[in-house]
Amino acid sequence: MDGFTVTILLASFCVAYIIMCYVKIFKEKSTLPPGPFPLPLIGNLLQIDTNNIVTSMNKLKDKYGPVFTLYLGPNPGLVICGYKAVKEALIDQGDAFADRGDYPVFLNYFDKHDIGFTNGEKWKSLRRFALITLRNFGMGKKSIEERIQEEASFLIAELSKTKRSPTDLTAYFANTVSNVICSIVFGSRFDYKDKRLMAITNSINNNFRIMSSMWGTLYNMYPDLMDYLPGPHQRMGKNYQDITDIVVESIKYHEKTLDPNCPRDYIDCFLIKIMQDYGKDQPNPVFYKKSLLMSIHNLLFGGTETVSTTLRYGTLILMKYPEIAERMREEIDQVVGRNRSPSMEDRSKMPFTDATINEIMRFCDVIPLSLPRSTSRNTFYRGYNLPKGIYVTPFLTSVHRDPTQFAEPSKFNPKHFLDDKGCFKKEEALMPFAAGKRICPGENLARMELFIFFTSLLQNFNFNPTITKEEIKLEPIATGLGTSPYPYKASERASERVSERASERARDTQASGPRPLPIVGNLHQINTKDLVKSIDDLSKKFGSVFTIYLGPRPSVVLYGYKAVKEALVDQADSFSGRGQFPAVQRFTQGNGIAFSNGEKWKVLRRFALTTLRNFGMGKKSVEERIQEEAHFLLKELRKTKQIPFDPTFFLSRAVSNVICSIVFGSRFDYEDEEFLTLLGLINDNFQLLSSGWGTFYNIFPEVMNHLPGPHNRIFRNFEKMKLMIQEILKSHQETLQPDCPRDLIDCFLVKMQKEKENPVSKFNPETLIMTTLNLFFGGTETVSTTMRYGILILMKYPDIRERNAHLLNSDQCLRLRSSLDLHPKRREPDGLFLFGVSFFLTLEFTLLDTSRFAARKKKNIGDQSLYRLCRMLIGYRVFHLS
Ligand code: HEM
Repeated sequence: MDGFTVTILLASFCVAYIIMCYVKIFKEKSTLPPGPFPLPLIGNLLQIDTNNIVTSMNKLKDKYGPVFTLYLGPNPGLVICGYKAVKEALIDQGDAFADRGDYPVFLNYFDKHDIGFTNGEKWKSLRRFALITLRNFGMGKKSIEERIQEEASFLIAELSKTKRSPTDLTAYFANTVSNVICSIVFGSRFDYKDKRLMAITNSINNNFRIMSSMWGTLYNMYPDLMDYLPGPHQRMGKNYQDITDIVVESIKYHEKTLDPNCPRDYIDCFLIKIMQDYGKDQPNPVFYKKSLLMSIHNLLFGGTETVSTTLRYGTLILMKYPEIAERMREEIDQVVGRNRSPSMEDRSKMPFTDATINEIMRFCDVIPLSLPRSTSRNTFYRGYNLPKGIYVTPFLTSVHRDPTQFAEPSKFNPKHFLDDKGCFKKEEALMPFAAGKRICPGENLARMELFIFFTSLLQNFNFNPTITKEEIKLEPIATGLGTSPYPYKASERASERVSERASERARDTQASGPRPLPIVGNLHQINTKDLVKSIDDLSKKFGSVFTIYLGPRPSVVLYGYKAVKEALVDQADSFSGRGQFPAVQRFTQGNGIAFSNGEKWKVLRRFALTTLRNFGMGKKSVEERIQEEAHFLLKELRKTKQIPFDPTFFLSRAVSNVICSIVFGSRFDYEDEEFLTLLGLINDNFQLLSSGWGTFYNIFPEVMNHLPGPHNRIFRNFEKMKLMIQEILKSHQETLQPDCPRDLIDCFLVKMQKEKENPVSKFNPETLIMTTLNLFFGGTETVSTTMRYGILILMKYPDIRERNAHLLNSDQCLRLRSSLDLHPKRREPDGLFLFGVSFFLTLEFTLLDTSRFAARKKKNIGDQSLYRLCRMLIGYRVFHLS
């Protein structure tokens, strides 16, 4: 065949194909609603702006009316516009319009194994299961409300750290919102710095952006072609896979640790369902691993980007209209006040806030074209016979901007949701979650999150734009699957609002106190060298509960037994959080027992208590260890013979060895270099933290970070300690026998091993190092300082010492000694033993006194006073043991 013939044949083939296409188009169009005339293959591509599909749809709606046909690619689809037409389809004929239309950006990955992109019985079962399980885990109930409130407080703490610097809020909101759904799916939230959370939110955000751009729209129209073309859409698969890796790991961990009688989360419930269905002869199984994985993808995607985009867009709107934000704030102040978190109960008393949040949802229009539907059977709709399976786009923007439903549809106006009396007015035409059989199953959760997050943010912050409010653009930067606002940065004026709040709170609660000055607070009214005396004086004037400002930060002081008991004992839960302690937190980063909060603290503390108890704390075994150590101490002391000595390291070595034997498995020799270095570092840090440098660091961390001074040594010391502990951990790891843990470190390593696949485990190398340091630090310096102080007291009051010595032979003491297994026969000949025991006895008295004192201060004035207290206790020079 020559070239000419081939050309003729090809041309004839093309002409025949085009004719066939046109015949098909004419046939289809004769039965379908009107619409722009399509071209073969590309359909109406030339009539739409792929980067802003919403604008194109609006133009077509104006030309063709509320129901028109559009060819997105070679096949026709129906676009339904305006409240009436959408309602008639999705609600009045709910069953006929309940199927999902093809949507390749999701479908090609989920492959009909998920809730969102399957149809028929499988969809019904997966959706029913999701709804029941979400409800069982608290959706729409008090329990999830508390989870959201807790997450809001984490968000506020994170945002407070940005300190007025212009910040992109995207990641903050995404992490917060994602954590809510993560805690239902995985059983617990992630730390904001957790790589897995970052991977989940980054991948979702990235995919949402691609899907909302021209690339997503083109991919949905020509998936087969786009698979071969370069472009950002190629990243979608990799983003999905990153999430899959995390979810698969978590599923594996859940499988290993599953207790079918006690499901912890969504994954557990699904696994139980898989087990129940196992072995049943089902032609179309619903519950299997892949449907679990893909359903989780749906929940994470649906539960993250939608709510966080609404928060981000809403915050931009409120910066453009600060007067609206201010009115919301007034309502929040009136109903919620500034001392507690907003709750869903408040919503009915806050019509303006409620209306504004609804108006934000209407205006932002986060999913403008909903997700595509298709007809589940041949359907008669608005005079047209629609075939089964025709693609349907409910154009939600046209509902939200419907002039028959909203007075000023293109303006942001909370009055759209308020009646004449200023009461909240529900509008059926608000459909951000779509409507009918396939309505978003996360609606209740999303509404709860939006109310609590928005109100908590406004209660705490004043966001400021980096440009003038007139310059803020509210129209979206792109529309496709989603609507994205222009990127922006905001700076918060938290400190003003928070200090304003604190002084108002002080006024509200009558917790008065000396009037603070800006920045320095009450520092000028306090003798930093004798904080305790200053507090004593202030309590005479302001009573048992008052506020002092250590720098810009207010602290409520609880003075006296009653006030302290009411807080620490009667309201133990509310007062169980750890206050800010920047000098230590910079190093611990919220790891370890002593400086973590929330779930992490609870888990680590429970573990430490159980393990300490298993290793003898409060039991005979550790008592024997203490006796043995007392023996070593006395031996050491005896060597000093009349020569004046500083007891500091004698005592700290003895005391530290007790905790070392539990944590590290054995005591150190008193001359061990490593041991002495560790104790030296602890002691140095204790002194630095108790000095003016430590105090100033805690009050003005940002400033002190840039200043030279001894306080910088605190962090160098911590780093050195960390390196030493790491070495100890390494040797433990090398000799670990999981069946026979020798000490707390071994137990921790075993726990880490067991929870290796748990994505939200609290047991990791960082928490191990910090927990070890916490116990070492806590178990050394406190007890040894008390003892050192005790000796000083005994030297001042020799009569008490004598009485104690006397007491040692009294009946009561003999009983005590026998309980301590200190038989008089074992008394040391030179009286040193007697001294040791008497000073251990006296210790009880001293310890009580100081711990009462410490407890009184701990919650009062932050941890500052502990510094001062400790500072007073240390530094006594030289003892002379005669
Ligand atoms: C402001 C927040 C949200 C908006 C605007 C939103 C919007 C939507 C829309 C428009 C649909 C399509 C419904 C339809 O086909 O008619 C949808 C479906 C879905 N959404 Fe949401 N959603 C939000 C929050 C959530 C949350 C928090 C979750 C997770 C619990 C979630 C999970 C889902 C799922 C799984 C589907 C598929 C349902 C199905 O096909 O049966 N969404 N969402």
